[in-house]
Amino acid sequence: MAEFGIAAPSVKVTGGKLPTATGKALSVVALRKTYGDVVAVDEASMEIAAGEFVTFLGASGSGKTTTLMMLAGFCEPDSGTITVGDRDVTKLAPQKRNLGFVFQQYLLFPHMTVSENVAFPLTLRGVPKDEIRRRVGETLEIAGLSGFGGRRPRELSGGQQQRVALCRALVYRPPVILMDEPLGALDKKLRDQLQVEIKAIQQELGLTVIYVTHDQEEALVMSDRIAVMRNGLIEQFDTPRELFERPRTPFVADFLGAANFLPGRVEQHTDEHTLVRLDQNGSLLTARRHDLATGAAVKAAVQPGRLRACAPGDGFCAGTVEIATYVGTIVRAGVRIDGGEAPLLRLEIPAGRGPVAAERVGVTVDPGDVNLFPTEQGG
Ligand SMILES: Nc1ncnc2c1ncn2[C@@H]1O[C@H](COP(=O)(O)OP(=O)(O)OP(=O)(O)O)[C@@H](O)[C@H]1O
Repeated sequence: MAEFGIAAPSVKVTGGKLPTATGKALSVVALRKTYGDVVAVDEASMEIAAGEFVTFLGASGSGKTTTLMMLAGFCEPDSGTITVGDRDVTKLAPQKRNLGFVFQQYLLFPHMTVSENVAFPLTLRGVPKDEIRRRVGETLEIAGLSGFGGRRPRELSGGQQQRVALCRALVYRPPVILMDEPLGALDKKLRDQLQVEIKAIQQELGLTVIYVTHDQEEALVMSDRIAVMRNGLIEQFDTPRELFERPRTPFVADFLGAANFLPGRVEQHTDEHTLVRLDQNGSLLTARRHDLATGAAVKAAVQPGRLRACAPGDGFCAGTVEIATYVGTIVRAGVRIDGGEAPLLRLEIPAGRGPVAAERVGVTVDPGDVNLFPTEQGG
């Protein structure tokens, strides 16, 4: 952090927890928005608890921003309701919803100092001057910006400006803070650093945050729960672990973990497992037990990090390593499986244990890491 000339945020709060740090913070029922023929958001429903960090994750055009803008009040839904705490805010103007916002563009007032920018929401609300000074000082300290209060935004780096924008949203302790790709304009190193800082501040203050990003890693690092969006629909709303380990659709498996998909048919069930005969080479893959009919056509999804290389003959299949690329802590390997023309099987193996190009390997996986989807389930 020294390179940005500021101290690490101390994340100490003297102002106490937020007023609604327990119970339900926000709920949405059947929220829908269309633009002509385009269904931007399709019957989105969710309940968010106070103190939760929830992320809307999806590709460009999936409806993340439209959903957030409806929550904020900048975009009117066609139908559905939005409740903040116990208050129906669906028809209220943005300023009446009492929500905090942080956008990708920092939207700071250039002619005001950092302190004046942060003070602005309190000034608007007629908070007494002494109280403003105290709360601005405290908030700047939380964000590691003490000593920067007298500067103008143009005298700050991008990361510092985004911290000021965060302070301005934090300072009046709104029950929910909405963030739309707040780190999108920053370089990767700074983004990684601010992800951790924002998460630390959110946890320390018990903030409820709704965050939009298209970056899977960012969503996994920061969120208590993630709503994976696709074509205006919430495909799955779950914890990062559930999304990763128990994706409900092939799309979620692919979007979060870049899964390998192996087509086959359900051969038989045991008490704990489902055995799949792979189309590729007739080998048997053991998955955790799934409720699927014997003979059903399926796709087995396995994340590259859950596959392991073993001696040829020991795994569920064998093949030849075609590519092995060292990327820091892991080796990414592409294995050409024997028999048939299937795409390369992608493995991610801790560096040091990784196979080398042209090596013959077996491939193995724990049954618990194999998810099966009926073939007709798109993705
Ligand atoms: N003002 C608008 N007029 C017409 N169509 C719109 C408008 N705003 C959004 N859309 C359409 O609604 C859909 C959802 O857009 P939205 O901006 O919510 O997606 P997003 O997931 O936030 O994408 P991005 O990551 O690119 O911001 C898209 O098909 C988009 O083209």
